[in-house]
Amino acid sequence: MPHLSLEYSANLRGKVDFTELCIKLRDAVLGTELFEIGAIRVRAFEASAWAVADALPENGFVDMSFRIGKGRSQEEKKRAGEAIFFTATNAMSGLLETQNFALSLEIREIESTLSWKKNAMHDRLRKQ
Ligand SMILES: O=C(O)C/C(=C\C=C(/O)C(=O)O)C(=O)O
Repeated sequence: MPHLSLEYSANLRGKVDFTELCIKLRDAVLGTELFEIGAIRVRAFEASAWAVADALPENGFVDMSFRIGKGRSQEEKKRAGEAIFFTATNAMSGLLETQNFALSLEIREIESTLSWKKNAMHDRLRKQ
C-alpha cells in the first residue's frame, strides 16, 4: 500500500492543520494517477521530543516517508515525489519563510516478498 507518513515536531501543533494537510497530500498522491485510490494511506505523527539543528526551541521539522510497491519507473517515482513535496511546500510556505523549519521527503520501495496485505476497500472502490 502506498503509505505516506509524516513525523512532525510537537511545536508545530496549532501552526499546521495536519488533518487538512493529510487530505491535501492524499489528493496529490491520487492526482499522479500512479496509485489506486483504495491503497492510499496518509497519516501524521507528532514527535514529543526532538532536537533540530542548533536546538533553538522554535526549530521544527516535518519529515515525510512514502513507502510504495515496486514496479514504477524512476520518472514516475520522481513525479510522485515532486507532487507530494510541492503540495507540502505550498501548505507550509509560511513556516519555510522562517529560519527555523526543515521539510524533507524520502521514497522507499516495499520488498513484495516481505510484505503481506489484505485490503477490503478495493472491491468497493473498483466498482465505482
Ligand atoms: O504494493 C504495495 O504494497 C503498495 C501498493 C499498493 C497496495 C495495495 O493496493 C494495498 O495495500 O491494497 C502500491 O501501489 O504501491
